[in-house]
Formats: sequence, C-alpha cells, structure tokens
Amino acid sequence: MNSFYEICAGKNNCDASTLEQTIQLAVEIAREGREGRKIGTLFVVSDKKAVLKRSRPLILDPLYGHPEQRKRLCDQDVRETVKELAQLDGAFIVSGDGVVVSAARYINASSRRIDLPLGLGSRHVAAASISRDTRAVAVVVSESAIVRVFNDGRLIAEIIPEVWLFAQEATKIKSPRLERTIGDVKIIAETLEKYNPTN
Ligand SMILES: Nc1ncnc2c1ncn2[C@@H]1O[C@H](COP(=O)(O)OP(=O)(O)OP(=O)(O)O)[C@@H](O)[C@H]1O
Repeated sequence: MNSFYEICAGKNNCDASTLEQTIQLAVEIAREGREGRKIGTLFVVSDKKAVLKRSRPLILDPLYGHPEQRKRLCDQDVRETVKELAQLDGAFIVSGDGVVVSAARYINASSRRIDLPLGLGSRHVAAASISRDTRAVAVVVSESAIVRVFNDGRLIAEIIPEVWLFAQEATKIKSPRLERTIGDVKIIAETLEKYNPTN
C-alpha cells in the first residue's frame, strides 16, 4: 500500500500511482523549500488536453521539446528538475501516465461555484477551479508548507507537517475525515467510499 493510498484511490479519472508520485513530490517541495526559502506551487494531474486548453504559458516553457521519456515523474532527475522549476510562478501540467508535460503555466480560473474555506488564496482557487472544470486532480503546495488536494472543485485532503499541528488547528477539511501520521506529516482526508485496505 502506498503512503497516500486513501487520497489517490478511487479517482477514476486519474491514475493512482501518478497521483501518489505527485503528492510525494509535493510533500518533498513543501518540506525542503529551496535555498532556505519556502516554495509554493501547483500540479494539475491528468486530463492534460483539457487542462492545456484552460491554461497559458507564463514564460517560454522550460520543458518544451524534451522527449516524453525524459520527463517522467518517476525519474529522479525529473523530480530534481521539478523542484528547481517550482521556484517559478505558475503550475505544472502532469499527464495521467506520469509525464510532466509543461511548467510555469497560468491556469484560467474562476471562483464561480467554488466553495473554499476562508484563508485560501488565488493558487487554491485555481486548483479548485481546474479540478471542477476538467477531470484533473489538482495538488497545491502552499507556501505555508501544507499540501492540499482538490477533486471535482472541492478540497478533499491535506498533508500537514506535524510541527504545524502542534502550533494550531491548521486543517480546513470538515468532518468526516481520515487521519493518519506518516513520519513527520499528518494526512487528513475525506473518508473515501472506495477505499478498501485489502486491495
Ligand atoms: N491561476 C493561477 N495559475 C497558476 N498559478 C497561480 C494562479 N493564481 C496564483 N498563482 C500562483 O500562486 C501564487 C500565490 O498566490 P496567492 O498567495 O494568492 O495564493 P495562495 O492560494 O494564498 O497560495 P499560498 O498558500 O502558497 O500563499 C502566485 O504568486 C502565483 O505564482
């Protein structure tokens, strides 16, 4: 069973292992930052055609022109490259089969029909919005070092560094919830009907 099984399972539109790799990378970025700075970024996973259509490049795409087999999330060199590029504004687009298709993209977002908890800004609105308008799942690394996952326009899970939980009740997820601690992070998620620990 992978570490984020409860979050990744049951997303029919998104390959569970691609989503798990993305969340793992997001947690590493949240935890490590870059050169002493906190880093925030956004990953939009699967339904790449629809996501590309609803986004635009903020700069010349640093991933453009590289062959797909050199842009796989499971490749350690790619993960290091993504950590470096995460310092740029904008979002990464990840295909359902785990290729990082594009970086530094602005997501066309609208807060219409989105009900977000207070305190979440435009990066989270973009994540909720694109997950509502497409079949993609969006993973936000907040500069506050919390990773949040959006599906169907809703916040469905948070991965919170434990140090935060000691400091305050940081979660924005309402009950019912699933709570599990892995290492120094806590996972809080909606209870997913399709979760079956024997799978
Ligand atoms: N529509 C968007 N598409 C891609 N990136 C975006 C979009 N909107 C905002 N961002 C990125 O999010 C950054 C932070 O914006 P903001 O502080 O409003 O978001 P936030 O949700 O509060 O995130 P954080 O918790 O990281 O502060 C922006 O500087 C920009 O890089």
